Formats: sequence, C-alpha cells, structure tokens
Amino acid sequence: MIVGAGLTRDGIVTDASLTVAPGEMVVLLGPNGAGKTTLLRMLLGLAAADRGEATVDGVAVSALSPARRARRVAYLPQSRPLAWPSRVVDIVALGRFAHGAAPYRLGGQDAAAVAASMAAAETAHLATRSAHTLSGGELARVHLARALASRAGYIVADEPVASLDPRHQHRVLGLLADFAKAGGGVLAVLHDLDLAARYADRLVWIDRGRIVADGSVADTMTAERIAAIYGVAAHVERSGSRLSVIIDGAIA
Ligand SMILES: Nc1ncnc2c1ncn2[C@@H]1O[C@H](COP(=O)(O)OP(=O)(O)OP(=O)(O)O)[C@@H](O)[C@H]1O
Repeated sequence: MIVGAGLTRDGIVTDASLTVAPGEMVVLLGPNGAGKTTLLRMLLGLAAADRGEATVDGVAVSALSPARRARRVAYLPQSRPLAWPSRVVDIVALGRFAHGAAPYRLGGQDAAAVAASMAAAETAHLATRSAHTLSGGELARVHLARALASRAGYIVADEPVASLDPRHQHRVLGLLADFAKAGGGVLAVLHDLDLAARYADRLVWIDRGRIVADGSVADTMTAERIAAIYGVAAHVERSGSRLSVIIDGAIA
C-alpha cells in the first residue's frame, strides 16, 4: 500500500492524506495548480515534505534508494524530456535498470518484460526509431511501456493520457486498469472527468492544496463538486452502473 499521511509542503499542499492499495486504481483530480504533481512527488520521495510521511508497503520513501523505490513504484512524470537521442527499445529497457539490467544488453527475463510491455502499449513497431522523432502521443506510450516493463507493484502516472488521441486514451487507461485488476496499485492524475468516472475505482479530489473529497465515483462525482472545484457547469448522468460527465461550460 502507498500511504501519504499529513503531507505538507510550502503552502502548496497542506495536510494531505491518501492511500493506494494493491488492486485499485485511484484517480487524483483537481484544477491546474492545485498541488497534484507536488503531492505525487512527495508520495514518491522526490520532493521533501515539510510535515507528514509517505510509505510504500510500510517502508518510508525517504529511506528507499532510487533503485529500490523504482522496483516498487514506476513513475510517469508529466513532462518527459529525453536526456539524449535514444532508440525506443532502449528507453523501455530503462524500466529494467533498477533490476540490474544493462539496458543495451538485455537477456532472459529483462528482454521478455521489455517485449511484452512494448506489445501491450502498442509501441513494438517503434522499437528501433529514435525517440526524438516520435509524436507526443507515441512518446507517452513508450514511457508507459517503460513503466510496465519495470514490473513494479505500483504505477504513479501524472496525466498519462494528456497527449493521446481518444483510442489511445482508452487503451492506456485500460492497461492501467488491467494492471490494477492484476493486483497492482495505480495512482493517476487525469483532467478528463468522464474518463476518470469510467476508469477509477476511487477518486481523490484536491483543491488549493487540500484534499476535499475521497471516495467512490458514485459518491463524489457530483455537478456541485465539479462546479465548486473547477468553476464549470456540468451534467453528471447515470446510465446503468456508469456515470457520464458532460461539461457545459465555464461559470462566469
Ligand atoms: N518549486 C516550486 N516553486 C514555487 N512554486 C511551485 C513549485 N512547484 C510548484 N509550485 C506551485 O505550486 C502550485 C501547485 O503546483 P503543481 O505542479 O503541484 O500543480 P498541479 O495540480 O500538478 O497543476 P497542473 O494541473 O497545472 O499540472 C502551482 O501554483 C505551482 O506554480
């Protein structure tokens, strides 16, 4: 389980507590600047908290080396700059680095994990391309393949579908949902409320640095909350077990 307890930083995030259990897909929602990325980074030990503690499976993240943390949690950051020109397959192979693999000479289990994750993220055909030549959406899927290849127990993804076309949005969220169904834990930031309603097992809502709701889609996805947090008028419609969210427009 990933646990954040009372995480506070710099007035950006205040007293934020949340959990991500194995087997569940939690979606973190909130407007631009609400503190989502800062909260994720504290949960991963990438940003220091002024107060509070983050643990993964009972171990304080501050006590984990980068390699041990990477074996437990795969992180997909919001911006994914490439340090140098690399082939796609070598970027995905970086997911095996924390397991001791040498990315340019993969064998056995490492090669199998890379191949399987590239197939799942529909990036196998890009394997020998230089990542610099990829579209934004293709690159996003390559980084998802890297995260899957790590075989970490948790994936923390900051806007993983931001640059994807509708089909790939559903493919990527479907993969994350499958990962959770298979026993992994997912924490993903999304801005598309309808996709969040469709894929999340639980929603955590953050506004101006504070978690203001944490619960099921049915309980927390309301037109009133959407208006209060995002300043937009919305319809939330139920058809069967599914909620659809239609944004009507900004509230003046
Ligand atoms: N290192 C920093 N120094 C100063 N301000 C920062 C720093 N990091 C973040 N902030 C500010 O804290 C607020 C929250 O930033 P954060 O990136 O966590 O928001 P977010 O919810 O992820 O937003 P978005 O949806 O736009 O990605 C923003 O106003 C941002 O400008």
